Amino acid sequence: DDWPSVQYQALEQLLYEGRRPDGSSLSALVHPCRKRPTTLASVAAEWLRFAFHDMATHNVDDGTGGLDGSLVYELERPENFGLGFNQTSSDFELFPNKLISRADVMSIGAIQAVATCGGPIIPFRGGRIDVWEAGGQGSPEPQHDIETLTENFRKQGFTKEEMIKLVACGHTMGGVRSADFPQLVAPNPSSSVTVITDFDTTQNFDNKVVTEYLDGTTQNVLVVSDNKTMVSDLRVFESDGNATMRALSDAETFQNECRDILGRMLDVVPKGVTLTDEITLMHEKVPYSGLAVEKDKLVFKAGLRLTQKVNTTPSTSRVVTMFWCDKYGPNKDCKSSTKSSPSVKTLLESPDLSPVTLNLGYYFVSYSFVVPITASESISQFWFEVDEADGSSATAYNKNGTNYIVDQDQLFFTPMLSTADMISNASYTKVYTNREGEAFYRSLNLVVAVRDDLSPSRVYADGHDAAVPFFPYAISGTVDFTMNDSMTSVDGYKFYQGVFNTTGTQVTLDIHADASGKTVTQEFVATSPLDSTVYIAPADVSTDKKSSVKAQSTSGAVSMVLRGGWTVSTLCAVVAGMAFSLHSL
Ligand code: HEM
Repeated sequence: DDWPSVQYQALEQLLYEGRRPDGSSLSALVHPCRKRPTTLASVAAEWLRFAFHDMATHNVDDGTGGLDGSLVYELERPENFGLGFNQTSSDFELFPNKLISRADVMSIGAIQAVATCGGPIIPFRGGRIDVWEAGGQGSPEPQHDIETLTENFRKQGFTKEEMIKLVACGHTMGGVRSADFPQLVAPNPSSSVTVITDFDTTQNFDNKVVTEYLDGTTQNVLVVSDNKTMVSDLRVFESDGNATMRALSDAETFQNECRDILGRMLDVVPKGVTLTDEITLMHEKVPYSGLAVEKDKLVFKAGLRLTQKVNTTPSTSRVVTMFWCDKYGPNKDCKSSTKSSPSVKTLLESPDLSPVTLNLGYYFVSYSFVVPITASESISQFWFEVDEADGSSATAYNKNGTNYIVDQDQLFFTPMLSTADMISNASYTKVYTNREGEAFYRSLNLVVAVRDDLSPSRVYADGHDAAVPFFPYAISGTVDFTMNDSMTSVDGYKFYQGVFNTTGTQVTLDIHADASGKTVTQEFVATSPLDSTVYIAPADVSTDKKSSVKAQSTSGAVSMVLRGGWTVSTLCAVVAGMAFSLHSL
């Protein structure tokens, strides 16, 4: 199957949509090249520096360290001192999940930071693996002499020339703070707000740090400070007689060299970690699909996300239709007719979209489908067609000609019947967290639907939550579900209930049912927003509209695991201008 894996698609969403499945936006924290309202520090600079310091513990000699998330346990060290690190750590803590490590979040954060301030698009590969403890020492400090600095970067895997590039590409954003380095930047005696002296005259990711250094106008205190012990940038920049700096004084060369060297920096991982292929923008994506029970009706919900060139809009006469086939009965696999429905909602993107996508020249247009389904016919496969209604022929979006196959209809999560309770942690002991004084935990009352003919011996879910404040550790556990007879079954589906507790904010579930020696699974289901999911009534179904695409024979077909993540309400919220971040909750 050449279609991207579930992990690829999850990483693709955080990188290109800049948000979690529930809509909480990472990009919105940094884009457009934001300053923190409190400290006036550049968020982008903090994020880029964070990734560098996490990477800097790499040791090429024994393959240990690298981008592995260890930095969050190293913030007490002098080399990682400062408010910027703590704020960045809390920016990132809500975004990791089972398939996206903290180290992947840091990399994506660094890439978005560079992109939103006018820098290059750094290629991203995922699959970094987190450690859950501090690693070795690593990050360079301004009082180090050039031999120490050169050896430090050699250990990270970089030559002297690469060290110069890395420092120049890093020190084009942000600056030095009086609170962190009073010996370099004098505090303001009449204010408690930290003074920040920027490395160059712009907040942007540009080569001013280089050109101002070369023409002698630089304000970079790591070059011009009277405290000659602390001028590490000067020592680094002139260590090859300024040859590398002169090469970087060409604006385009600077952007290209920074893309390459920062890309290499982000891919420094401990020995034994294999990164994924490069995560590229998907121009056709089904962000969610699956059966659901809503208002006592069995429905099938799916989304279609398409890209649209910036400064253009889709034609107002465009009609997007989902086609599908029955799984059972006389019309199985569209033997005699195909069912179809136009989208029930069209959603244009908010401006908080990932700067990476915007820099590529795209934004997204998403279409939602909710259609009634009967258990006796069910659904075996679906695909989409976009008709611009301008006389041209319709375009099919059918997963490279294979159609989207619904691999099972036996078991699915029912978000709208599930609830989340916030429970005060006063009496709650540290089962799920080691953080003192944790104020609340979330108790998720989860409901799944099981088809009658399955008769499972066990229904259970593996829950996972890595989005835990302060990163004590990820929460994982297995919940057994029991049948709830008091919930009336819907069209031959019975409901099972189970409870998962977490102090985190982003539980995902792999739901399983064991029956006759087999296990049926619904993989990587998001558990937000549950009962606050916006209800959208199912659309009318036609059986006469012709599709230009043929149904596939589904026997033996490669299947797509039903995926959760009911993002419909989220997308509505974004469209209504209510893009939210969980930080404000
Ligand atoms: C010789 C090696 C390096 C030394 C000694 C060094 C030192 C420093 C110091 C002292 C600061 C000021 C921090 C503060 O005031 O809190 C700083 C800021 C920064 N560094 Fe480096 N750095 C080095 C290499 C790098 C590299 C390789 C990168 C990234 C590729 C990088 C990215 C940054 C960024 C973005 C900031 C600004 C942070 C902000 O404004 O919040 N640095 N660095």
